[in-house]
Amino acid sequence: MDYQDILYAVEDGAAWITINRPERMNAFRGRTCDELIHAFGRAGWDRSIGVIVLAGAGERAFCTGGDQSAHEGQYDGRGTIGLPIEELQTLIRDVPKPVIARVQGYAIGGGNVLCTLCDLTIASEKAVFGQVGPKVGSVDPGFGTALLARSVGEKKAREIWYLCRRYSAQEALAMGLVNAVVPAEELDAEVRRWCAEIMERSPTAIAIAKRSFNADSENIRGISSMGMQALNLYYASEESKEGVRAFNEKRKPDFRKFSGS
Ligand SMILES: CC(C)(COP(=O)(O)OP(=O)(O)OC[C@H]1O[C@@H](n2cnc3c(N)ncnc32)[C@H](O)[C@@H]1OP(=O)(O)O)[C@@H](O)C(=O)NCCC(=O)NCCSC(=O)c1cc(O)c2ccccc2c1O
Repeated sequence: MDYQDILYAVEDGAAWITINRPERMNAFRGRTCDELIHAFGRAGWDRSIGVIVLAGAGERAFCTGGDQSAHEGQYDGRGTIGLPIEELQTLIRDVPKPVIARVQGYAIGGGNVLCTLCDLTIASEKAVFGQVGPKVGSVDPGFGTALLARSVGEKKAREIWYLCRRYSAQEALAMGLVNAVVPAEELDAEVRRWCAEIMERSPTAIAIAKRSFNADSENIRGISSMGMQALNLYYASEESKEGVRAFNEKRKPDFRKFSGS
């Protein structure tokens, strides 16, 4: 597969998969998800690879989630909501090696979900975390909510989703969303140090540990696929479209005219 939206590089047994859409703050469209799925499949089953790094190109963003300019009801690709996002999310969990999120800027919306799904997250002190779903007419009804609660606790996860605030890297560290925070200029060196340490450990023991951690939250996969059907209906609603339009028109959404459920 020819990659247009991502970069793929191998360095000392680590596969670096980088979303390369800095002009869109590394937001993903259908094609981006397909390329990420291909790259994770490639790294995941290559026995010479011991660890995978997921990164975003440029300084401003790790990833800001679904590309809102490719979004009018459905997104522009495959799958229940026009993005093969379920496949990507489950693949990050299914690859039998640790995935490290390298976060230098915004990890917002679906970008935040990707961090939540990665085994480990290492952030620059300039990184910013948060959810935007209820601000832009969306929600991740699965790993982005339920798995987040396992990392940060129920109360904090609900706060993150209901209020859509932004959190600094230090706040994310304190709530258990990231493993380490380092100065921006030390981020790559720190990620490489973690990769080198992992490369010295038994790959089979790590694969079993990863699957064992996953087993306990595997029920979320079912919640996610059911939720995706509900989300498909929500995306077709005027309430959701108001959120998308407001973001693209750079104005505040007016959700109060919809009664909700
Ligand atoms: C990231 C921000 C907080 C940055 O705010 P700031 O004020 O610094 O900058 P701007 O807002 O002016 O943005 C600069 C520039 O980037 C464009 N941009 C940023 N993010 C996106 C995006 N996601 N899609 C398209 N374009 C984006 C922005 O339009 C500006 O462009 P200019 O040309 O005008 O310069 C802020 O931008 C922000 O809050 N972004 C979030 C956008 C968003 O709505 N994300 C999608 C949420 S929904 C989602 O991600 C999602 C993910 C999943 O994994 C799901 C899984 C399952 C179901 C559903 C899912 C889902 O909906």
